Amino acid sequence: MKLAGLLDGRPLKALLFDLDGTLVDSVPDIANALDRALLAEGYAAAGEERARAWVGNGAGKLVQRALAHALNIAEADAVGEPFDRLLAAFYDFYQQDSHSHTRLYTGVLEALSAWQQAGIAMACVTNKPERFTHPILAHLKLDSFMPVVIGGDTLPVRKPDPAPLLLACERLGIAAENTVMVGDSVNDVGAARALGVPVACVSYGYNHGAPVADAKPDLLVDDFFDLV
Ligand SMILES: O=C(O)COP(=O)(O)O
Ligand SMILES: [Mg+2]
Repeated sequence: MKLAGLLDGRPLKALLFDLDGTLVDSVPDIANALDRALLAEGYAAAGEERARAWVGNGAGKLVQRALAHALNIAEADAVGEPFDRLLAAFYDFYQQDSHSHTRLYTGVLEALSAWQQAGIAMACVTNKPERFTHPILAHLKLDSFMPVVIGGDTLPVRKPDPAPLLLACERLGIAAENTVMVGDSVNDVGAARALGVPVACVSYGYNHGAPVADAKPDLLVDDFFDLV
């Protein structure tokens, strides 16, 4: 198996998966909720392509980037009451519809089934808040593969901090040295590097508009099933 080859002879026991841009194309629903929030707050809609480049560092950063764009100010200055209001509106709209246009990427179910049959443990480590993550996993029938879910608000820190990956390993009961991270962005590569675990990336996901090859993952594939 390709992923096991990244472990220098150690057995592969668990896989840690990013969600947005890796397992699921979630941007249509994220962009829809963001645009509804922007309009409700009196700003212009941003559209799906911009949202795609803003996803990856959690809902707070997404909204901060959208507000900075709407007001034509620096991201660091998009704070205070306008930010709080836009974030609350985004949460409301995303809560109302977080998955009706969110779909699995090709080959994901087949690959997860193959790993499950091979006895590999699996966890989801996403920067998306947990309360939005569970319904998406359940709706797309991914929850039966992944008993452990770490969200962007499970800990005070998110990827690229390694702590969410380490917590996933602890909850799975598997040493980090027997795991591989699978993601789509520089945040996944950064978190994996910081923990010292190998990282494979899919090229089709979201990486702030840049090729994820620039982040130098250990393995890069164009289709999810190529990982099997
Ligand atoms: O919610 C985000 O910003 C991205 O989530 P991800 O970590 O699953 O890509
Ligand atoms: Mg991602």
